[in-house]
Amino acid sequence: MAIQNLSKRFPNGKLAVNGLNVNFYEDQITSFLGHNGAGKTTTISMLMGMLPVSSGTAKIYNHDIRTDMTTIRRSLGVCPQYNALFDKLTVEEHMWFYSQLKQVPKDLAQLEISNMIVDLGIPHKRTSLANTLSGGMQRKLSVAMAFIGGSRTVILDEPTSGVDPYSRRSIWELLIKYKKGRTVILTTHYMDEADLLGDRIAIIAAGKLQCCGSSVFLKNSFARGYYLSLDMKSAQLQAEDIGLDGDRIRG
Ligand SMILES: Nc1ncnc2c1ncn2[C@@H]1O[C@H](COP(=O)(O)OP(=O)(O)OP(=O)(O)O)[C@@H](O)[C@H]1O
Repeated sequence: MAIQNLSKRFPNGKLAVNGLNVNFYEDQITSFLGHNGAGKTTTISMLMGMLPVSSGTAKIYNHDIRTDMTTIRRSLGVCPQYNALFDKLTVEEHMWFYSQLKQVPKDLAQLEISNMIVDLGIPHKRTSLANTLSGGMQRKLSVAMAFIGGSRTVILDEPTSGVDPYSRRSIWELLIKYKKGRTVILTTHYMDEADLLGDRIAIIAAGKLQCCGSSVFLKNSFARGYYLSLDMKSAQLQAEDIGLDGDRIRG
């Protein structure tokens, strides 16, 4: 995916995205970082076709978001910042619904859904209604729905926010397992998550790209490295610590 000079100005004059240029690659997770208000959600909303662009564009598998959104949506999966689940549908029915929206043949859909439910570690919740799930499980389901139906482009907006460490780890495992053959964009405020999951990290501020590259590249380019401070006690003090006569030790 190539974001090319993308901008968004809201009707109140706010320039939320300001000439953004960045590429996202297949088989990779790109962590998309930025402070609150940096422009991440606005960018994602344009990629999803939820907000019209003001200028510039993005090409997703060579389809232009300004003109080819219908085609793009067939292979696009999104986990929004806030869960969009149906109270009256079960876990399995959610996956089935999204899979059928993408017109996956029924036998393939059944197999994909069964595997996904096992990979999420929630086979016992298969027939549970979404509104009876814990917050962590609802988030897991939302992430799974972004991948279901053969999505080639997967956009995850803070998928682990408000999730306990155990569920967080199983979401990480799912992302690592399912990134093959897909272009995954992950926004997060957790630096450990961005570092661990991101094959590349793109950082924006004030709607502009500030830097982009692998974690090692960014640390080598911008970090100060690590400092190790050592305090050494004199031989006399060390000896006294263990109850010996310092003079004898030195001798
Ligand atoms: N509909 C809107 N009208 C006017 N300004 C908006 C609108 N939506 C967002 N903004 C502003 O655009 C800027 C970017 O917001 P955006 O939600 O994209 O940031 P973000 O990086 O996703 O932040 P967060 O990490 O808090 O989700 C912010 O200053 C926000 O207040």
